[in-house]
Amino acid sequence: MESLFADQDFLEKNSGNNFADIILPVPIPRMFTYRIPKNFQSEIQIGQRVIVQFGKKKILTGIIGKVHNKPPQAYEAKPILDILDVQPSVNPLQIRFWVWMAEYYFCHIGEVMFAALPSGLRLSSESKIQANPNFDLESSPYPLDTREELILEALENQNELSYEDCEKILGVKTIHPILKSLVAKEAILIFEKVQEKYTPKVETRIRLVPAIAKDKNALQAVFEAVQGKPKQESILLKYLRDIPVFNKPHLNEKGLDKATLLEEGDSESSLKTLIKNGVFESFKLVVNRIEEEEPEREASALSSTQQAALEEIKTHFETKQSVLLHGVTGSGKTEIYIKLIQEVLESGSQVLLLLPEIALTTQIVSRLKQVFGSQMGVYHSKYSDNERVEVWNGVLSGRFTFVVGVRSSIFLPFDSLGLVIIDEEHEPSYKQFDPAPRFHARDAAIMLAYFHQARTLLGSATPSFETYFNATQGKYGYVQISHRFGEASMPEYHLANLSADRKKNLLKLDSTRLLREKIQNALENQQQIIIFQNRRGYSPYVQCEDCGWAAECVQCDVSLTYHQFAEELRCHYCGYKEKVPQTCPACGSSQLSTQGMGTERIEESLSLLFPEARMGRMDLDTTRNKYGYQRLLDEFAAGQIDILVGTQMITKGLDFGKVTVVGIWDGDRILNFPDFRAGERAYQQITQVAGRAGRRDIKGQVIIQTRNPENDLFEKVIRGDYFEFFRQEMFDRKKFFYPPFVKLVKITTRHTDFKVAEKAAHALHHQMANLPVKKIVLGPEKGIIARIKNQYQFESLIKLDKAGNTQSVFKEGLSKILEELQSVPEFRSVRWIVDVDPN
Ligand SMILES: Nc1ncnc2c1ncn2[C@@H]1O[C@H](COP(=O)(O)OP(=O)(O)OP(=O)(O)O)[C@@H](O)[C@H]1O
Ligand SMILES: [Zn+2]
Repeated sequence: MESLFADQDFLEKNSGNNFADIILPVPIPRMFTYRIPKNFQSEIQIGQRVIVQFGKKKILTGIIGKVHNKPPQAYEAKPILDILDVQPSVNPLQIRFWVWMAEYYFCHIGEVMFAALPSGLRLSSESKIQANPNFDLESSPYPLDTREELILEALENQNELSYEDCEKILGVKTIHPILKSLVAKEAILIFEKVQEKYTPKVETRIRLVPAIAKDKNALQAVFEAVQGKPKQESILLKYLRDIPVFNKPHLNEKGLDKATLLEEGDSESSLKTLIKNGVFESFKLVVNRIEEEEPEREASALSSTQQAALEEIKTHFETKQSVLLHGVTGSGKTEIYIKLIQEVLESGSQVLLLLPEIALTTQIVSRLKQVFGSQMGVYHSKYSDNERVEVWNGVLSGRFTFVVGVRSSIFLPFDSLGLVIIDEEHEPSYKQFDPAPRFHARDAAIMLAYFHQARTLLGSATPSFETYFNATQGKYGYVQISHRFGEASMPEYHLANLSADRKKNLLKLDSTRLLREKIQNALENQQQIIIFQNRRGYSPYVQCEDCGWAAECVQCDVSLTYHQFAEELRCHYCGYKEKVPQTCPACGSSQLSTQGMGTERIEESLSLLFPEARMGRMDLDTTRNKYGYQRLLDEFAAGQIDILVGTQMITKGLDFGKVTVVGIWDGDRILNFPDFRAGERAYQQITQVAGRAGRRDIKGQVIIQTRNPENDLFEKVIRGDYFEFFRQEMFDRKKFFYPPFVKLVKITTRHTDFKVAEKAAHALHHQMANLPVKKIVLGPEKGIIARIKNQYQFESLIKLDKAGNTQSVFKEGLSKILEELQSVPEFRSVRWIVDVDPN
């Protein structure tokens, strides 16, 4: 990173510079250097989109990343062909952030660009052919053949032709040789037609003709003219009711759309007459897709505890860039955010609030919207591309000074961030898993804030151990809130022993007596219940009771998941699906049964046990469409659902006053996370889901069903002893070299041929051994899932010393190694996937 700041000319103006490094949408590791033709030198700016030639014939649109006067060593720089933007599309801080991300997460800068630009802003391009205006057939030293002449003739009638057009004109299959010859003879030009994909939303509106709207007498005359024509009069009156043209003349500029103007009984033909008579006019208006909303309420007054926390945070900010706010579930962190955000916005800076997944946090979004109204933009994955472009443009224009968004919102064109808040900072979903850039949005956001000289607030009831470690080291400020807001107290935990109940025949459809009693009790008191099932590695599957056959994916080495609703078996890795077989394909037996305990099965069991209860289920299947979450959450909030069964989704940030019982269906599954973070994740998951219970005056009850009630992890969670747990875990992680004591890099080697994959993985290890850095290399091992989408995979885990320049030396060495390996013929189609700071 130091290298970035040493690079003084990075942000500098560029007079006299005649080379530009350009970020191209192709898989090359670096920016590519081009020559800036003299006539462009005064206009060129970092962040502009330009057109360049890449390789022999590709014409591409790229973004200027850097301007300088060092010619490239390894190749002759081609000239920039054209500049597309007068104003840059992205700002220098963004470019700096992209460069950092590509370096740190070991990916191509083009991949970062691709992730950063909403697809509505990406450029589509298509080659077009034009006659060269300087070409004169008479004086040309090169005669044209008949086919070439035909093309030129066609170009006399049409300004431009596509490749396809030319092929049709001549009736040939490939036009390239002919066009190449025409280009050589300087008869035609080939250029790239670039079009913006974003389409503004245009509405037809109706307004009073301005001359009438401004003049009382004129309006009076109109009323006289429509006397005795009640239909026209009614439309006119309705318009003036919504748009009082003399009190608020500016409203007339935007007018009304027809649907608003014409109510039941109004006739369209009357409106047409009014338009024909020059009273109204119809016009086109570019409108916002995202609606304008005024703030509805003031921020809540903070409790004294919250106020004290706020003051502490601000004091830390005087000396530290980042602060961890460690507040138990329901302590009112959101209200503290609101106050901080208001202060920063008042000072004229921008604010970004990151959430793990917006769809799951609609509650928080609407709480914030009430306070901030239209200056707040929302950015998330369920938005359409056009909506996302609108948020992007809104940040550029200053319409949105505050954005709430998911991880990709770190790429928005902020130019003066003052504060970045990362809520639920411990959430694993902040890490982008696939495709590259495989970034962690929390860590990247901290870097982004650093580039802006902004502050970062990390909030969580269960901080990640990395973050808390940074706080203990004094790198981050630390602020704690250890009790809930208002009258609410922390929930009470109970361990329900599955094995004991089974022995005593008390188990009914996999539920313990204790859980059933608590549910029954809550139902009788009109309270609500949340049942949590960790799906991970425990999805329902179909198995033959006679021979043990289980349905597996044809492309991956995993068993298929049974989806009862669709009567289908699906692969959760590649999407493959098939119908449930009637008989076992291996032995022919008809004794096929579903194993495992997915959310669907639990919902079914509970509705058998509590037939009077109204059930709801929240998981990937029930929330696929845009409003799935919203509908379920609204129903739950309105008390139309008594028992809500769900996966991880229901643990995130929900705040429902009537939930008093939380059941953890299979506590043991939570313990089986397959890596060094198992304990930390289990602690977080249990504490978070338990945190949904008893958030108002009635104390919450949390029931964990388990076969191992004596497991000491449960005891730690129940005692809420985060610090002791942290201390023990750190002891182990230090001893066995795990983060935060080392940096992890995971490299996956993939190929369709098992032998090739294995050989390539070993070759990689062999090469890495020679790198002169302090490291431990584990593997290569067959992946946890040995084959995905027909690709065999081997995994290597590298633990790097955190000190000094180990990481940058390693990454540099690694890119050379991978380049060399890729040039070995038998490894040509091997894929190497590098994941820095894997989850
Ligand atoms: N100052 C306040 N005035 C009024 N209500 C408040 C105040 N602070 C918090 N609350 C209420 O207390 C409840 C819990 O607050 P909030 O959801 O912000 O907690 P949290 O710390 O974000 O919890 P979690 O970590 O579980 O998401 C909410 O219903 C919120 O409206
Ligand atoms: Zn599959």
